[in-house]
Amino acid sequence: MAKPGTEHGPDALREGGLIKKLMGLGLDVHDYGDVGTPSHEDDHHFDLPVKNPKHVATASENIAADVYNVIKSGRTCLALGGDHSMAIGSIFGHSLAEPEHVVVWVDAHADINTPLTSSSGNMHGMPLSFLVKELQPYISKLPGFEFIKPCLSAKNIAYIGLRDVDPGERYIIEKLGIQSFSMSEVDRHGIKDVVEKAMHYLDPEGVKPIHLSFDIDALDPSLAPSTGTPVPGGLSIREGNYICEELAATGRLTCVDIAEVNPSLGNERDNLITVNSALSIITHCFGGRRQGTYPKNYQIPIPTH
Ligand SMILES: N[C@@H](CSCCS(N)(=O)=O)C(=O)O
Ligand SMILES: [Mn+2]
Ligand SMILES: [Mn+2]
Ligand SMILES: [Mn+2]
Repeated sequence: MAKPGTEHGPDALREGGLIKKLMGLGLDVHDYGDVGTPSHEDDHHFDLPVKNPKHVATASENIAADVYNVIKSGRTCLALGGDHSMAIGSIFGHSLAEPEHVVVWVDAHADINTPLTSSSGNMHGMPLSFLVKELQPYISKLPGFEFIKPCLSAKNIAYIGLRDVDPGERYIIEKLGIQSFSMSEVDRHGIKDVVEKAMHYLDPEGVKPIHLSFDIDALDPSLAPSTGTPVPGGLSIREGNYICEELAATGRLTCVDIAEVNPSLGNERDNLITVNSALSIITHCFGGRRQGTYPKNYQIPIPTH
């Protein structure tokens, strides 16, 4: 999508063995292919510094339709980015299928700038602002985004991993009371407490579908160097895997985004490290456990002689 290079993220994960790894967990895996993300001529908005709005709008509408169809077919949806503006479509599509879902946003960044608080105009820093009901009075109407109905309340979101939050975003998080566990809270309380607190806050009854939007830059840059906005002091792969194992263990993880894998930004080694980290995160969302797993129908082989 909008950030050059992230369009190669899905194929990098496929080439890294994604499908085989998921099938190895005994899963019925279906690759729905790439979502249409056509570019547009003169794709800029005259009085706003928003970049590629039509491109993002078209892609978001296509993503929403595909995510909705996957979830309505009874499958858990894995959406591969692409930059994090992909979450506009994936979360909206999820909400059409499961209106009560909650969002765990794992990211170094808050991605909740409005078009007017953003200093970059990059839409990968804005996705949540288009989805949160309380922010709508502050969202400029952008052509192509008419399809979106804000589908989240602030109380439906919990952040984990924040460590690079803009002033406007900090104001929004505090004013709306969005639950956020920055890397300070991760260091202070440990990842177990953070996940427990986040899930108790979002869903104390333990009944709601969960949307995990995982930005690979939530991990420490040593684990995900091939990404557009790396920030030192990130999650370890153990902490990332733990989040995914715990959400998977609820049995209610319904949609997973993996955003910001950008193979055009790293050398071969960087890309291998980044893809392997992303594959670890994904497999631990879909039943992979560090204690080991085996397919449902597994039988230990018996000697024939
Ligand atoms: N807050 C900054 C950086 S946003 C980084 C977006 S992402 N999806 O986390 O890489 C901005 O709005 O440009
Ligand atoms: Mn992000
Ligand atoms: Mn990020
Ligand atoms: Mn980015």
